[in-house]
Amino acid sequence: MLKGLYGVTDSHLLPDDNSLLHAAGQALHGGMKVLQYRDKSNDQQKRLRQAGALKVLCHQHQAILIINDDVELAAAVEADGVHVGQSDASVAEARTRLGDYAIIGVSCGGSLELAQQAVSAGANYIAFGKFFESKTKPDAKTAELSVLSQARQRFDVPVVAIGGITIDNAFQITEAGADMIAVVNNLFATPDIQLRARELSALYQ
Ligand SMILES: Cc1ncc(COP(=O)(O)OP(=O)(O)O)c(N)n1
Ligand SMILES: Cc1ncsc1CCOP(=O)(O)O
Repeated sequence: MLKGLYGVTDSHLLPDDNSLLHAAGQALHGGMKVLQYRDKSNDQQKRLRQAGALKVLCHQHQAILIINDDVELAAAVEADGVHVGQSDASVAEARTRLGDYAIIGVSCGGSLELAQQAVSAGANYIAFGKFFESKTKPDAKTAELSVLSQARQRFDVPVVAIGGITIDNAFQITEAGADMIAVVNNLFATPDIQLRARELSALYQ
């Protein structure tokens, strides 16, 4: 089962190509296994260019590139997969567009019922959170830590945790059973991204 650090980029933190590619490269050198391109802007040309460049970089490091929300962008750059929220494309739609081998992840908040629906629909991983206060998505609902151990026992796909995870609280998440920790701010807003990626990845060694 895939385990380790799942980095999520944020277009506000890493607005231009140079900062994005430099940060992603540092995190990959530090052992990040999965990178999610999360860009909330409407500039399609920029999104296509950045996602394409990230795919090349991730594959140079044997890492996986996931595109947030946008199935068409994932198809266009031949990313490894897509992450969908409850108001995005369904797992079935993403599967039809991206094919059998695509990695499809689904946000389940704090709900095992949503996780069951996602797994039954063919999701390849399920994501829960937020667990702590998050500067990136302050309005996300808070999930109970216990959902991680319950999901770990019940489902065969990787359980990903997201939301306010830092080097100081990540052990609570890994102890609760998450296979991957998804981090934006505490990874990409740190002065030494490579070191932080190594520290967070070490929780799985
Ligand atoms: C790994 C992971 N988990 C959850 C989310 C949140 O996705 P979503 O619900 O689609 O919200 P936005 O990211 O689009 O704001 C995620 N992106 N990644
Ligand atoms: C996208 C998302 N979904 C739930 S919390 C969150 C943001 C995670 O960012 P951070 O690691 O900075 O709290």
